[in-house]
Amino acid sequence: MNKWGVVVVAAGRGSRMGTAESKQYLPLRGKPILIHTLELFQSMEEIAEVALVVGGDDVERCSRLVSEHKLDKISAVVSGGGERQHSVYAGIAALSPAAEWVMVHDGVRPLVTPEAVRACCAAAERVGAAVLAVPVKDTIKQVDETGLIVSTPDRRSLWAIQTPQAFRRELLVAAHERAQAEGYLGTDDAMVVEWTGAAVTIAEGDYTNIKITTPEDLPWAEFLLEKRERGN
Ligand SMILES: Nc1ccn([C@@H]2O[C@H](COP(=O)(O)OP(=O)(O)OP(=O)(O)O)[C@@H](O)[C@H]2O)c(=O)n1
Ligand SMILES: C[C@](O)(CO)[C@H](O)COP(=O)(O)O
Repeated sequence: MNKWGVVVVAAGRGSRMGTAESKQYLPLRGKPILIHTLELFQSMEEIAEVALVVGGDDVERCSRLVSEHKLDKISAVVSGGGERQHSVYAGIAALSPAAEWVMVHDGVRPLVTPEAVRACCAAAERVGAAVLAVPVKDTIKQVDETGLIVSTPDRRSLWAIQTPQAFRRELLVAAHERAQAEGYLGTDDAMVVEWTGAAVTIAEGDYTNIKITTPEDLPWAEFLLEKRERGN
């Protein structure tokens, strides 16, 4: 496997969490959520460097957190933009030119495993672009603005998409640059790359790689982390 650069995006406000403190700094098992996420990449031999993207007002305190937690793979702490996509772009630009393969990961997905990260990278090295994903468990309906069901897509073709999302750097940069020039906004990086017509594959991940989004995610994440710390 190649050596990888990682962009961890953590510049969101966490409005759906509804806390005064942005959700990435809330504690889980005594440590900020974001630190759990960063420690995972710090521990992996395949990861050469990490660019951390945070809110403009948080650059200083995050730089301090990085030193306190001895996260020496973090090569840059930069401020993000108004949309996740802008934050990702700032992070890619902060990675050293040596990083030919890059992953983008949400700072608020602290439960991803090294095995899942490796599976995603291996798939990207085959195809050029890959994302972690899990098959959806519910039946999904498309509903119109009046609440009427329009269609029920075949569940066998539906996957819930996670991060990391892994790419050959030049492919991701070209897609982001074109999206920026044409005003296209996607909700994930795969969407930006798909929009250019390039192929993106999936690597099957784990249901436990949750994105901490709303208050009910916190006890679930706490439980999963505790279970891991106990070794099961
Ligand atoms: N302008 C933004 C928006 C989001 N993110 C990051 O992208 C990840 C996934 O986004 P989400 O869970 O939607 O986070 P928020 O935007 O913070 O949440 P909300 O939509 O509830 O405000 C998070 O790690 C978040 O910090 C970012 O770096 N820059
Ligand atoms: C990138 C992502 O986490 C994949 O599931 C997701 O699309 C982020 O979306 P959000 O709108 O920022 O929650």
